Amino acid sequence: MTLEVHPSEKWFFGSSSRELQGIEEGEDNLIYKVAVHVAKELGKELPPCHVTMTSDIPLARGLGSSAAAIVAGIELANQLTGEPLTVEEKVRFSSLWEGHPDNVAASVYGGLVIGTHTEESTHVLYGGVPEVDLVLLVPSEELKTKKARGVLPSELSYKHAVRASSVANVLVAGLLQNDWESVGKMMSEDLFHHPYRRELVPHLEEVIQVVREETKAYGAALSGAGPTMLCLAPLHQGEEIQNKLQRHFPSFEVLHLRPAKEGIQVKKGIQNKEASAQIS
Ligand SMILES: Nc1ncnc2c1ncn2[C@@H]1O[C@H](COP(=O)(O)OP(=O)(O)O)[C@@H](O)[C@H]1O
Ligand SMILES: N[C@@H](CCOP(=O)(O)O)C(=O)O
Repeated sequence: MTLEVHPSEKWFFGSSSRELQGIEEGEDNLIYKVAVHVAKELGKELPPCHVTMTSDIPLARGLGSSAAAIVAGIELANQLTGEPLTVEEKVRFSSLWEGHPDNVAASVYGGLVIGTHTEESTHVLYGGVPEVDLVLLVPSEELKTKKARGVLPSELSYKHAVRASSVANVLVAGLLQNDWESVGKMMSEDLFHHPYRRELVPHLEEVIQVVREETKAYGAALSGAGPTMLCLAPLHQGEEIQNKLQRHFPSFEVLHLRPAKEGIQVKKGIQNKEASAQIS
């Protein structure tokens, strides 16, 4: 997502991106709310701006559109108040707003991040840029994160938690050793989310099976809280897998992407004699 920011007499958030049609244009916009909250925490006020948003992230599909908007709001406040924030503070502010660092830290750093978060502290490690292709199966229906959280149990038995953590631990070890076969296997065996969210994502089991048995992808899992399903694939094989999965699952939009190499980027310039900035 990119914001183009110009000084203005009043706040306005506009976009011609298909994904952002119908998004709030005034002070009820999420980016504005986050920016004002951060400025207030810093004891500053923000000058009104005209903000043009461009995004190709589908909303409410488990692809982190809210995280991108939150991080954009934090960087907007950072730029308009003289850049007082460190990278760690940006991750902390955004994790507090989103409730977890999973997507916001990835938006700040780019690449792979692994994090933990409570109201008291946030701890995120950057794991570099994985050398894999990504193939995404995006359903046409939205699934709000709040609804996907609602089907999770409030408690897990000790035995289940130990087993589920061991799967997650091997997955992280695989990510850090570039052992993609192990990563793919552990993705498919998730015990924290899949057993509960499959009722909201009816094709999940079928996709996991087809991906593992009929493609060269390492494995598949829910992306974020779903309903998008994410496959990790060997480098340069994503396009072939994308075409195969698109034929198999015509009702989904199947995308082929690469992990982002960069997180927040800011370009400053002078246009039409007005100061302007671009935040991506
Ligand atoms: N550019 C944006 N401006 C304002 N709000 C946004 C923007 N992008 C996303 N959002 C908000 O985030 C919501 C989606 O968040 P969520 O349900 O967590 O799904 P996800 O983050 O997986 O896309 C949208 O419905 C919208 O309210
Ligand atoms: N990983 C968390 C949060 C997912 O959020 P989203 O915005 O990517 O849907 C979870 O699974 O609840």
